[in-house]
Amino acid sequence: MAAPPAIPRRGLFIGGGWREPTLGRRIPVINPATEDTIGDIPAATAEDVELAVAAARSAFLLDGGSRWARASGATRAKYLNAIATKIKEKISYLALLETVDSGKPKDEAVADMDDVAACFEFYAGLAEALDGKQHAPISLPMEEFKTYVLKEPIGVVGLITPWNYPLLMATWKVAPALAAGCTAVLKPSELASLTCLELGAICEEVGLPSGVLNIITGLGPDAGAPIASHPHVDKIAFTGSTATGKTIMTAAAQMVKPVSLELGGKSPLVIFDDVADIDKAVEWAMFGCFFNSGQVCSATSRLLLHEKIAERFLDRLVEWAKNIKISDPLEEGCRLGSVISKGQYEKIKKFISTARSEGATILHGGDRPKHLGKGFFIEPTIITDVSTSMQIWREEVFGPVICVKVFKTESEAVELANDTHYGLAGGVISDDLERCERIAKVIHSGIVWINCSQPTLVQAPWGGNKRSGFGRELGEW
Ligand SMILES: NC(=O)c1ccc[n+]([C@@H]2O[C@H](COP(=O)([O-])OP(=O)(O)OC[C@H]3O[C@@H](n4cnc5c(N)ncnc54)[C@H](O)[C@@H]3O)[C@@H](O)[C@H]2O)c1
Ligand SMILES: C[N+](C)(C)CC=O
Repeated sequence: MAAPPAIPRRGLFIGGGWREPTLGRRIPVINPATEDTIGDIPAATAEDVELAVAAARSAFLLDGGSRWARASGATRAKYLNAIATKIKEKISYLALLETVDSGKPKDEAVADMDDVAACFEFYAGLAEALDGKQHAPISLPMEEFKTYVLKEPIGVVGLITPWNYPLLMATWKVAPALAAGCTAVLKPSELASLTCLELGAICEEVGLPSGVLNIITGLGPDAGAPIASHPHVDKIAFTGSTATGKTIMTAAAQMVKPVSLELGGKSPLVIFDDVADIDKAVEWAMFGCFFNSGQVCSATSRLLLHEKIAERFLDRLVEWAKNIKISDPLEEGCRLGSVISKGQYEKIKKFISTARSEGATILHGGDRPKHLGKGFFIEPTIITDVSTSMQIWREEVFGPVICVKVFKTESEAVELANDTHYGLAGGVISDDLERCERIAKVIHSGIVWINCSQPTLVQAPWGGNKRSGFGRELGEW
């Protein structure tokens, strides 16, 4: 088993340096796999948000913006590439920090850190490319006028992020914002902020101009809400729950402040009877809902099985679920770690007991694994005999819980897939590629996977429809 990392004691990263929160408060950091308190993080309040926004504003305006906002894209790219290089140098340490902070398996944390570095590199490339795209002429039907497009950074952006992929979700916002010439205040989740604070240390090491990125940790209402309502924050990019998204949108609306919202989901995965390789399909279904303990916005947590393969598929799924290695996430070969917190553990258990009391069958799992007496662990859970009015079908669990329904026809499958207020993602698995394309067009979601579930590429747009939010991240978007 890997040794747990040393937890640094950090302050808030404001104006290029570290400072204690004005009110001196701190929040304990609990390793969810052991329930031990392993450190603490600063608890910022509105006073600290003022300082962070002021630092970001002055970095944006400094020397008429020539230091950052109006510097060449190539200048900004140099810093983004330098950050990527440092992430790669520290990958093992950062992955261990992410593991003990979030409970995710160490191998998954390493993969996340690879994605973090790749994301900074990708946006370095886009920043450089931006130089060549500026002043793009617009063709006009007359000679006497000329017109062109100049892409400009919006200003100071507030970036509020969740705990499920702590540094990766922050990077999805920080890297493009900085590439575009914005300055930023990042507020990660109070449940997992350690790696985001290390990003502050990396910015210091690469000499990122002071105030370009400020990182403040703390509780949502104390440190997040003042960012959303701040008159000198020009845009909010938020990833988190639909409930918090609504609060943020309401606050931002008072100043007609633009927001982009990446919210929850209840995504379907439709599997047809023509799949020759059932095991491969089972593997995608497992990965689609159980990786990161199901704490994935796009988890394909509603599994739709064609009636002809349902029984065989479920037998295989249960067999696979029984063989998942559930352990301390620092252990070699761990495939399912703990969930993030006691609160999340209890919430998931409540979802399972409500499903049971509403008449669903817990085909597998539903409990704490017997060999783990401590830590917030939940078995991979498969629920059948589900009706469309049940809570387990309608609401996001954000845990290792998949619910299953059987369909007879393609149109029934589509109807069930779209039977949700959410619209983040969906998937279809079939050997008939024409059918896959047809279904991908009619599933009402921002992302549809064909013959897989969850691969996410930095080059492609990401984001949802309906109550999963609006706006797109990644790629040029
Ligand atoms: N669509 C996506 O790409 C995506 C990606 C990851 C997670 N998510 C969603 O995130 C949710 C899980 O994350 P979570 O539990 O951290 O969500 P959350 O809404 O509880 O918290 C998200 C962030 O908002 C902050 N916050 C809370 N209350 C606030 C307030 N009143 N004002 C301002 N900020 C506030 C939190 O401190 C945290 O930093 C799930 O619903 C999941 O689907 C979506
Ligand atoms: C796309 N992904 C899985 C990295 C983040 C969503 O929670």
